[in-house]
Amino acid sequence: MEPLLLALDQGTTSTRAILFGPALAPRATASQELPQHFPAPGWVEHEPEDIWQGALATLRAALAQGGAAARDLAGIGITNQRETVVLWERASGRPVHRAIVWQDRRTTAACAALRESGQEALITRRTGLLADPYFSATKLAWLLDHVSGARAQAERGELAFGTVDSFLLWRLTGGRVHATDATNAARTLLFDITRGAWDDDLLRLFGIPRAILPEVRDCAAEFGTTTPEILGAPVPIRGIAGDQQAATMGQACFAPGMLKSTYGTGCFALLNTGATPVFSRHRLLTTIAWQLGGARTYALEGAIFVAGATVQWLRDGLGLIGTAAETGMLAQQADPAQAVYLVPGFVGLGAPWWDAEARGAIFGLTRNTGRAELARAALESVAFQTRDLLDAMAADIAGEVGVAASGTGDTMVLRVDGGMVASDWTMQFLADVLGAPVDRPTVMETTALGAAWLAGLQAGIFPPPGGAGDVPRAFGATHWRLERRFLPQMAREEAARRHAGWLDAVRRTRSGG
Ligand SMILES: Nc1ncnc2c1ncn2[C@@H]1O[C@H](COP(=O)(O)OP(=O)(O)O)[C@@H](O)[C@H]1O
Ligand SMILES: O=P(O)(O)OC[C@H](O)CO
Repeated sequence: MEPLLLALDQGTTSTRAILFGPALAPRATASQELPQHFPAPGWVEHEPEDIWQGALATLRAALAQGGAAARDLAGIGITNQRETVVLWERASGRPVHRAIVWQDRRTTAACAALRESGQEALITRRTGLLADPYFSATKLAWLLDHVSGARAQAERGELAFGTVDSFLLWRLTGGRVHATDATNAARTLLFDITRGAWDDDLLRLFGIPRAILPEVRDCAAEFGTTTPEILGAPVPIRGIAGDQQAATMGQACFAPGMLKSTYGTGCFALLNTGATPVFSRHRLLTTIAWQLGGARTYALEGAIFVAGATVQWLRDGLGLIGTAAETGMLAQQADPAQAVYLVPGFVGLGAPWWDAEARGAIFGLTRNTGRAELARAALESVAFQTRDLLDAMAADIAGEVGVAASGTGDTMVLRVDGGMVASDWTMQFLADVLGAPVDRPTVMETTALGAAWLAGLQAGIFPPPGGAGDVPRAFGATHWRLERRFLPQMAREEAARRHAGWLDAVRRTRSGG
């Protein structure tokens, strides 16, 4: 029997484990909600013990549901919410504080101070990122400064820092392995993405002792084995990647110019830019897409903090809808004569605006505006935000050798996944606003698929990539299947007019506007 692969996807709102059979066919899925903690406005925390218990429970449940045992597994792949910070005691394995989540804005002032003192240029040059509270370093510095005794303990080498993957790896291996992969390291603000190493200048800038950092490995590597009591026998952990990077692999975006966008709570679009990093001139992020055999592939990333969360707000905050799926039906019924724009700046605006102080706004209300127009505006906001990201990407790659617009001919094709792409109406409007095809695949668990693929690659189940051109043949051609392509139907002038209305709404929403 061909060995099985187990993927652990530790996300912001849930933890999922998926067992994959031969040819990466999903065989069993287990999932558990992750409780959220909001101790102050703008603060978001997770209990590390909840993360750990959720991982244990779902790994065990997926294996049992699939009628499999530890000995049937060729490996485990871990993929995770990125940037979230855990700090724990090496001796006891006990976290010294709750995890500070990527959405947490408590370090907004510290980031503003970095920008004002002219430090952002160094940060961007080394890490491809910006001085924004989204990333790990200022959160880690906050923990070292606010948890009693933590800084002294850290300097004595008694504490370990990790993104969620590192923390899970530490627990799964019984405290034997303190490591991460290059994609997670690339989100900390402490990692030089060109050299592929922790950066001493940045460690000094943020006041982070080197002794607490994990070792950085390839995405497909030997990360150690699980302790026997976890699944009944030791299982090798053979893949790690941040969730958006894993989705980029799961969407088989292996050639430069290929692009995917994931629509869950937020939205993350990644464009493969090949072996050389492209540093954005339009406030996008430059990040490591994957590191295999010591060679790095880079991506341009647009991160939007709120996408499907707007739909949740219509349901849970306003009570305008009973289920997320109702929004599509309402959008269809909405009055075409009303131009209502909803700018979902609930936690500020992400790429390409990076305005932490902005707050949400709705424009164009009349006495005829009802829930249908609001539902349509919520769905449209996701497409307009994507258009802003893709416009910035197109401008960044114009003239870059080897990063032509992807897919077929000169047209940019967007591969989509995440809970929100179930909405046909939204996907059609997305194609209309982008003026580009939108491809929805058959397997929607692209994040877990990417993690399983990494573990299978390391286990030797899949042929190793012998060069950039071999990877798509080894995976994309065999494991990615189109479920439906949405083609643009709206006249280009109409799409341009609506997008201009959106940009005006964003301008009026921004804190300096
Ligand atoms: N049919 C639908 N139409 C519009 N939005 C939807 C639909 N189904 C799910 N969603 C939205 O998708 C999101 C869930 O996607 P998911 O990928 O599970 O998110 P996450 O992994 O970030 O928790 C929710 O915000 C929900 O409102
Ligand atoms: O957990 P998700 O799917 O919402 O993804 C979170 C991202 O990794 C944050 O950068």
